[in-house]
Amino acid sequence: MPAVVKDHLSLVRSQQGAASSAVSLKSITCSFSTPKGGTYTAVKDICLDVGEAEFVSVVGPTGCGKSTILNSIAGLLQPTSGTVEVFGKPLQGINRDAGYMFQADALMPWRTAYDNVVAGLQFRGTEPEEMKHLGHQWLDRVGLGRFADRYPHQMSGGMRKRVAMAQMLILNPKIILMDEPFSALDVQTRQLMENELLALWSANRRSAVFITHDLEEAIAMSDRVVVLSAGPASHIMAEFEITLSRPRDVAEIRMTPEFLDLHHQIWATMRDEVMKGYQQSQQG
Ligand SMILES: Nc1ncnc2c1ncn2[C@@H]1O[C@H](COP(=O)(O)OP(=O)(O)OP(=O)(O)O)[C@@H](O)[C@H]1O
Repeated sequence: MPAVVKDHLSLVRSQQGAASSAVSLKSITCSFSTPKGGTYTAVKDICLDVGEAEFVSVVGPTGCGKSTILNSIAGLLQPTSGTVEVFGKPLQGINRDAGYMFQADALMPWRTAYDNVVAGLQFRGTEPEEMKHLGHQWLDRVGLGRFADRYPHQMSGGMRKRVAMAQMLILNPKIILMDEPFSALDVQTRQLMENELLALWSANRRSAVFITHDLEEAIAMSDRVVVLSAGPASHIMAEFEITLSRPRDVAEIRMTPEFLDLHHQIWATMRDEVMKGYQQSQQG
């Protein structure tokens, strides 16, 4: 029976010690100015530790602040209060230990698959021979060895995601941040991509924070699922340890009784908040 709840997890993590955290959110609150001159608090007092090599998904109702949390970890957004620590040090500016993958394609349309994959290495000034070697190695790893010369508009949505994945992983980031990276894909392609991401992640386990509104995807991918409440002032309602064995096939694992049991438990926690978030989004 999968174990739930934050108290248990907090205990486990405090026993592990702070040194094992790749990311540590220490009571962060993020507020924004509203057009009418007021303030909107998106998330409030969020405390979250992501361990080294741990895959954590954050789920919650629409507009609850999932991207806000990810942007804080990325260093793209400075919390109004609280601290983001990366490997035990307060984050200042952009998180250089992290690689990102977002919902929207971030590929450069004027660059081929190969040139997109090596873009980060180029900016870093990597030696041309090494860059060529790594670029082709990563294209092969994501199954695009034969498509190095294709431009983004000549590729399918799944192929573009593979390029984006290689573009992120070629830089060997210690932390992987993903904001609904596969949500624009059809169901079959999405499951293929989820399996590919898990295979790549398993080969070289990094800390991963994965934002999704899809609970099934969160459970299938993660070691832990964090559930946010509806906003404003969204907070962590519960955390669930996902004890499903790895390696996982995301399509097959959904059929197992353990998965269904977890889904049932987490959805029971989320359901009312999702309805709240939906009603708020309807009110504008
Ligand atoms: N820069 C900003 N200025 C003002 N309000 C913002 C800003 N960024 C986010 N918000 C507000 O903060 C809240 C949380 O937004 P966020 O994008 O983090 O939610 P989310 O859970 O990722 O949403 P979704 O599920 O729809 O992707 C929303 O109400 C949003 O309108």
